[in-house]
Amino acid sequence: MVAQRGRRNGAKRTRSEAAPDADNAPTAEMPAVTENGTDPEIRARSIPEAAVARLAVYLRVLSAMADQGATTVSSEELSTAAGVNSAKLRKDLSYLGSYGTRGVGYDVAVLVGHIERTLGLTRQHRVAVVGIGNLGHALANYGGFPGRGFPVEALFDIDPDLIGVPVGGLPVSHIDDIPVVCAERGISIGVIATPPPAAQSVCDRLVAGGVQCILNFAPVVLQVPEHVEVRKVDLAVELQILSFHVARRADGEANGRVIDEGSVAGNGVVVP
Ligand SMILES: NC(=O)c1ccc[n+]([C@@H]2O[C@H](COP(=O)([O-])OP(=O)(O)OC[C@H]3O[C@@H](n4cnc5c(N)ncnc54)[C@H](O)[C@@H]3O)[C@@H](O)[C@H]2O)c1
Repeated sequence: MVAQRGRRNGAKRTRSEAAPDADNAPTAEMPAVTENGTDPEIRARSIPEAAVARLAVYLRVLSAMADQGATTVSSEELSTAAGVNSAKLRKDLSYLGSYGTRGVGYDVAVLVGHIERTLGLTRQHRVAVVGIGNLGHALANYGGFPGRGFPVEALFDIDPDLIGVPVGGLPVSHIDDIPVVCAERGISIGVIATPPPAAQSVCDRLVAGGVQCILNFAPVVLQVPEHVEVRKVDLAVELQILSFHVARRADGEANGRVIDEGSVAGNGVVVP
């Protein structure tokens, strides 16, 4: 029986970084820490999880900019494209020890390299998807993962009608083969898209096959050994967060209307 464990920071260990680049030059706006003696691996491990998620967003935005031929980007451009404020962007990038130059901005290629190293994306992470139903089909057929370093290399299900059937060009294997196939193909990330009651046993098989990271779509809490990282994806939670923001905005607008009505009534009070 494996032990319950707490969620750790999702940041991956990084390779040692190269000597500071020109864009690391200190500025008043963007102070340098590349000379502060902090090991980049220690820095990466101390990055808050929310910042790790934003780094992934910056990487997607920067990659698109690079594809369009951009070589430098200002913090304002990057923060606008990523949908965060520029102070938060600079704080996030400070975790990398990567800083722009005032008046020039960030070197896109250098920044992409920094983020990729910090996120552990300098090598491919082979992915297995378990549960090839509605969600599993969509994931297996999605062509966007390999280009971002996550080739889908194995598919598993329990349904005899699915075994051997190619989905996204890859034949579905039986879950009994998870440990052997994952070990043989060097799978490091397992995506669980099974019904909830099956998720734990599927997870145990993935762990037995040497899988170190689990992305769990099933609405259950998984028990994993200490060395295994688990991320849970729950679209309902995201929708609830959106609902919260919509409700908060509606409250604000309602308050504003009351204030406006007061103004119309002639008291002239404007409350921020
Ligand atoms: N997190 C989210 O935002 C989100 C969104 C949609 C679905 N889900 C969850 O994802 C999971 C899959 O949803 P779906 O709509 O694709 O379901 P689905 O019923 O279409 O597919 C489930 C698949 O799992 C297979 N399966 C069943 N038992 C298995 C086992 N022991 N081992 C391996 N495969 C097994 C089934 O044969 C089927 O192919 C569910 O747990 C659902 O709640 C999560």
